[in-house]
Amino acid sequence: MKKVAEVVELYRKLARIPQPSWARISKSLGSCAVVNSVWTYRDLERADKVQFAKTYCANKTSEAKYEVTFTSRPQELANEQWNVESPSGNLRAIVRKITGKKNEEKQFVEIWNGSQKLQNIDVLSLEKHGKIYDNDGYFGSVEWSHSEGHLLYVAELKYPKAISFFEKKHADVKEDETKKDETKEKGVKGEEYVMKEEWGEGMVGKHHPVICILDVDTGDIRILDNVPDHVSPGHVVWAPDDSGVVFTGWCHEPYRLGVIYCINRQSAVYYLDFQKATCEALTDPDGAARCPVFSPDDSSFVFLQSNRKGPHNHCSCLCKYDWQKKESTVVCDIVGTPKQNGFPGVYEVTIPRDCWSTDNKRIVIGSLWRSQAVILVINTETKAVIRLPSDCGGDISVCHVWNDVIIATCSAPNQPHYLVIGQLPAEGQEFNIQWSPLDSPSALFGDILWKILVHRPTKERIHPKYDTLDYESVFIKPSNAEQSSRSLVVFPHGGPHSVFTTEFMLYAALFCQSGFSVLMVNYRGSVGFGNDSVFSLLGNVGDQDVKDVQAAAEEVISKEDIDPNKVVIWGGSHGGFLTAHLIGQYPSFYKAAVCRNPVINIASMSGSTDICDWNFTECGLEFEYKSLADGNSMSIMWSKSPLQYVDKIQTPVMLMIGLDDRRVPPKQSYELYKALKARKVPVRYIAYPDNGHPIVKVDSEADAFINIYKWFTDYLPQ
Ligand SMILES: CSCC[C@H](NC=O)C(=O)N[C@@H](Cc1ccccc1)C(=O)O
Repeated sequence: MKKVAEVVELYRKLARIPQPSWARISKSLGSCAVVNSVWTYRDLERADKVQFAKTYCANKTSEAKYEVTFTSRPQELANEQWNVESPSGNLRAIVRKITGKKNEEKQFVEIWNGSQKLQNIDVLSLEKHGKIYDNDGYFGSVEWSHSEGHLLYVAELKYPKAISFFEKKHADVKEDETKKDETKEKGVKGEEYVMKEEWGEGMVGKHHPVICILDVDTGDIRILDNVPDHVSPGHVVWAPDDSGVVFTGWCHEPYRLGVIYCINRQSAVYYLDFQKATCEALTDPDGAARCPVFSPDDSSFVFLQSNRKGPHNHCSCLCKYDWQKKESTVVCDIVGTPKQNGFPGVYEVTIPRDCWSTDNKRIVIGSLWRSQAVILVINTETKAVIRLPSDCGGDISVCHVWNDVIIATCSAPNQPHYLVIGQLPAEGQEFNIQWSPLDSPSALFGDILWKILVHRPTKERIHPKYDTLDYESVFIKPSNAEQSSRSLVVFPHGGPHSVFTTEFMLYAALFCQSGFSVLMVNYRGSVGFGNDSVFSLLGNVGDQDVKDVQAAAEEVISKEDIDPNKVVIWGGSHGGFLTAHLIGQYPSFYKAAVCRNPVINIASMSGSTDICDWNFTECGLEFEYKSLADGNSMSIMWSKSPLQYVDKIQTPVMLMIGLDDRRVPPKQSYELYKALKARKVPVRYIAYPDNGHPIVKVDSEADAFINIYKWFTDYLPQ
C-alpha cells in the first residue's frame, strides 16, 4: 500500500490531466476543419479550475479520416463565461466576468469580428437586468439571431431598489400599492428582506430569469416582458426568420423545486412571437418538455419530453415539432425494458446545439447505453437509431456537429479524455464512421485494467413486477499483482437515478494506482437500462439497492483476487445513503466507510432539501406541492433510512460535507455523527466551506481524496 505522501504526489500528477469542457467546429468554412476547444484542469497551486483554449486544423484524407495539420499551443482563458460564434463565423460574442475597482462583479458583453472588438458593453451598469446566467444547462443561453444583428441571452430580473421604511431620503415614497409602479424607479419600501425563491442546488442567485435582446449595432438592450408570469425561461433559441424566440419555460408556481439533475419538473416549450406579441405553449403546459433545437432549415425542432413528477431522472422521449404544421411527433419513445442489450431509450438532460445533419433528417446526440456514455444517430423520419462505435472502447460523448462533421470526446477508466473528429457517413452507413484523434491523448494508464460486470439478482431478490431486470458494475483493478494490495473500494453512485459509465474518473484512477480495486455499482434504479429499472427502485430504497450492491461486492470478492478482510466502501449523496445502510446491514463486512453529503434520515430531510418530492417518490409515496410529511409519511421515510441501523454499526465512518449543500443538508451527516459518537464508534466529520452538493472545489476535492485514502489505510490490515 502506498504511503500518504506518495499518494499526494500521485494526486498532484493526475489532477493536472486536462479535460475538454467544450469543442466546436468553426463555421468559417475553409479548406480545413478548424476546431476550437476549451480544456479545464485542476490547478492545485492556485486552488482553482483553470481553463485554456486550443485550436486544431484538420484536413480530411481520402478514406474519411482526418490528418491534423496544426495545433495551437494552450492559451489560458480568463473570465470567459460565454464564447459564441455567429452563424456565418464572422462575428463572436463573449460574455466576460470582471472584478471592478470597488471589487464589485462586472459583466461585459463583447462583440468581436476577425480582428477587433466592435462592442464592449458593461451590461450591469445599464441596470436593465441582473447578472447574465452562465451555461448551467437549464436557464443560461446566448444565441445569435439568424441576421447576426441581435444577440439573445438570459439574465436575472432587475428588481426595484429595496428601501427601508425608515429611510428619510425617500420619505415621499408611499407604501400605497397603487403607487408602486410610479415609485419603482425610486424603490419599494419593506422589500429588503423578502425571501426570493431560488432554483436550488447549483442555481444560487437564480430566482427569476428574463430573456434579453442586445442590438449588436446600437448596443441597446430590451427585456422581453411577455413571458408568462408563472414560468422561468431557459434553453432560449431564435424562431425561424428571427420572428421571435422559442424556449423551455419551467413552471415556478406554487414554489420552486430544485431543478439540477431533475428532468421531472413541469416545463413546456413556448414560442414568443414578436409580431403578435403573444407567447404560447407549443407542448403540453402540464408536461415536462425541454430543450428545443431547430433543424438547419428551421422546418422543425427536436425536444425532450419526460414524465412530470415521479423519479427525478429517467428515460426521456425524443420528439419533433413541425413548425409549419404546428404538431409534434414522437421519434424515440420511452423504453421500459430493452430487448437483451438493445436500445435502452434516450437519457439526456439537454440536446446539444447544432446536433442536426445537413439533410435535416438525422440528429447526433449523447445518451447512455447501460454502463456506457454513447453517441446515437437518430433519423427523425425513419426513427432508426444507430449507436456509433467509441474510439477507445470506453465512453464517447458528442461535443459539436456541424456540416456533417462530428467532434466528440472519448475516454475510458484507464484513458484520460481526448478529442476526436469524424465525418458522419451517409444514411444507413453511420456505424462505419472513422474517428481521428485531434490530439495525442494523455498516456494510457497501462497499469489499470477495467471491465463491465453483469449481475443477475438471485431468485429471492427478483423484482415481482420487473422480473427480467439485471444490473452492472464497472470494475477496475491494478494490472499487476505486485501493485495490488488485494483491497477493494465498493463505490455505489448517487441519484439514485444516475449511473457510473466507463469514462475516466480521477478518484477511481487514483485508488487503482494506489493499489485498490474499485467496484462502481450500477444497481437496479440506475439510468441507462430502461425505465423499468428506474421504477423498480421506487418504494424499495434502502433494500433492493442495498442488496444489489452487497451482492455485487460478494460476487467480485469471490471471482477476483480480493482479500475479504480488506474491503472498504464510499459513496456520495444517495451513494452515501447506501454506504450507511451497508455498514448497518452488514456490520462486519466493511473495514472503513466514507460518506459524502449522505442521506441519513429521509424523514428529517424532507423539510430542508431543495427537492422534497424526492423523499416521497423514492419511498413509494405520491407527491403533490401541498404534500406534508405527516406522521405516516415520516414513519415510512424512517423505515427506509440507514439511521435505523446505527446500533449495529461497527465500521469507522468518515463524513464529508459541503457547507453550502442545498440538496442534502449538512445536518443529515451530523445526525449520524452524534449517533456514532454516542455509541463510541470511530467517526470523523469534515466540513468544506464554499462547497455544495458535489465537493469539487479544487483544494477541497484534493483534501477529501487524501483524507479518504488515509481513513481507509488506517483501518485496513497491513
Ligand atoms: C434529496 S437528495 C437525494 C440524493 C441526490 N439525488 C438527486 O440529486 C443524489 O444522490 N445526488 C447525486 C447527484 C446526482 C443525482 C442524479 C443524477 C446525477 C447525479 C450525488 O451527489 O452523487
